Amino acid sequence: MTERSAKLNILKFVKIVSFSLLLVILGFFVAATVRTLTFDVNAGLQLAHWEKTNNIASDINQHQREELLANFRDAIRIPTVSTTETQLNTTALREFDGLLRKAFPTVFSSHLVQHEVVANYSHLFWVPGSDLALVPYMLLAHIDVVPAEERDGWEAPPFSAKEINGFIYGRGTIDNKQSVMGILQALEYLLIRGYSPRRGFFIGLGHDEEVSGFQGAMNIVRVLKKKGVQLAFVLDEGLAVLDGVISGLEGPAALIGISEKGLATVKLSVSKAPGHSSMPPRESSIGILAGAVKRLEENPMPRLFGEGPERGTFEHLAHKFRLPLKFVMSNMWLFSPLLGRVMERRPDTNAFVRTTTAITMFNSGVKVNILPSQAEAYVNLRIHSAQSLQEVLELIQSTVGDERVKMELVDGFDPLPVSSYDETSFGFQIIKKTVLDQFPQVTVAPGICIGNTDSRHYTDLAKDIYRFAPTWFRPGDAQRFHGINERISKKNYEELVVFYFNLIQNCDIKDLPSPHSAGHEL
Ligand SMILES: CCCCCCCC/C=C\CCCCCCCC(=O)N[C@@H](Cc1ccc(O)cc1)C(=O)O
Ligand SMILES: [Zn+2]
Ligand SMILES: [Zn+2]
Repeated sequence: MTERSAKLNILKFVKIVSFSLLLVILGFFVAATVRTLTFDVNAGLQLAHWEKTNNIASDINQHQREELLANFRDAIRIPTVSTTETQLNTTALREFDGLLRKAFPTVFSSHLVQHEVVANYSHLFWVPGSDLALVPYMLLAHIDVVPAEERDGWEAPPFSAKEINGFIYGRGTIDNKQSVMGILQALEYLLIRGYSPRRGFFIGLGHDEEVSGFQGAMNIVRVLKKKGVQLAFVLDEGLAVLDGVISGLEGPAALIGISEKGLATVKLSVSKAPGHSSMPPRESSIGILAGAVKRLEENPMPRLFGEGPERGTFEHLAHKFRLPLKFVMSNMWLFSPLLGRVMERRPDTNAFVRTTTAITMFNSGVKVNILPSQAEAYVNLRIHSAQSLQEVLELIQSTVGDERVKMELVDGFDPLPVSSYDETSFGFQIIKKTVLDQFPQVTVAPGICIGNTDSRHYTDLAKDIYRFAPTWFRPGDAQRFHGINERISKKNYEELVVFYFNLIQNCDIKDLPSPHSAGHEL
């Protein structure tokens, strides 16, 4: 270590110690004057007795291990790519239909399962329960994937399902064919072992989620509405088990999405008379638009960290941080502005701090010597729970601040309602129990899904919508999502099958334990 770097390290250490001291002193000062400080908001978890059920054990033998993996790899090899609402690979979607029927013969032949194809390529399954008094639930996943090109830097061709060091590589391995195949594989094994549910359930597999779900999910919802269906809860893709992803957190965290951010896709355009490039005006359509886009990037939306349900995430996880972070997380009412400033430094954590602004498309010009008549840019914003679509549109307009820039809302909606996650919340507690039974080392917490899912179309059918699958994300894995080298370990895929196998059976529980009874931790 050089003298200079040693000095820097000492300086860093002194800074951290004085910063921690400052936090504690500040905390006590505010506590004395305003309200009570807590050392650990999550310390008083209730213990409870779960209803005894005779769940079928989820043992997987070697033959099944090979079979489930082969089915999954076949699914990855079919390029069910959605590019735009009108550009879907319908040949691949049809082939995928054939694969499902071949891979899950019991699901498609059992008298216990009703199946229908919706909007040509989506699938709706209904498994009635024996107890009609129990409100059914629904599992969702999507068949389509975003485009992928090997030349972008993939270690294996994106539709090869190649195995490298125990991982299956391919587009769709974590978004979201692991759930499509995991759910149906679990149902196949349950049916083979003679299971018939007490609580009925639906499975919805959309074919156009990656381009908004206007055909698949929306038509499945229409079918269900016509039947007058109401759902106890919906479980869709979304958050995951984060292992080593949240700095300072001891052990992995399973974040169950209780809401998702809103969305605004805005088209900005500038029109100018075309002409010869030898006589350019002082400002071109491209220059005016570039200025507007630059202002949007330089003026991010306000920091709102702690003003939405993300506050609950950190309060739930607080007891898994060491001091002084444990103290900070337990007193979010005081420290969230400070935490927001730290979190905004990384793109993945900034997503929880504010409405994010991404310029995703920029088009103009047709020839080197023609002044472009039109320049257009698309801005894709993900709206924080504490803001509305209308507020965001007004902020964009004032930041752009140029009447020559036309603004058009292409697609948009408010942040989704927050689903319940307290001790009386059936869906949340059943998902949590299933996760903890399988992964006892994990801390379960509510989270905000920063992307959008098909489940947003289901708000009229269910008050409680959750976004989660036990896909394990380690540092760097979030970048594989819609990125290169998307992959899942063979072990993790098997765990997903087991998770759905147990979840379906756990949903047969009639009532949650009363919060004050002793026994299993809720
Ligand atoms: C506490 C900080 C830890 C940070 C760790 C971050 C982990 C992130 C993990 C997962 C990423 C979340 C992805 C959610 C699923 C999103 C699925 C998706 O891509 N949906 C599309 C849907 C869509 C919406 C609008 C359109 O016009 C087309 C498609 C999306 O873009 O959101
Ligand atoms: Zn997805
Ligand atoms: Zn996706």
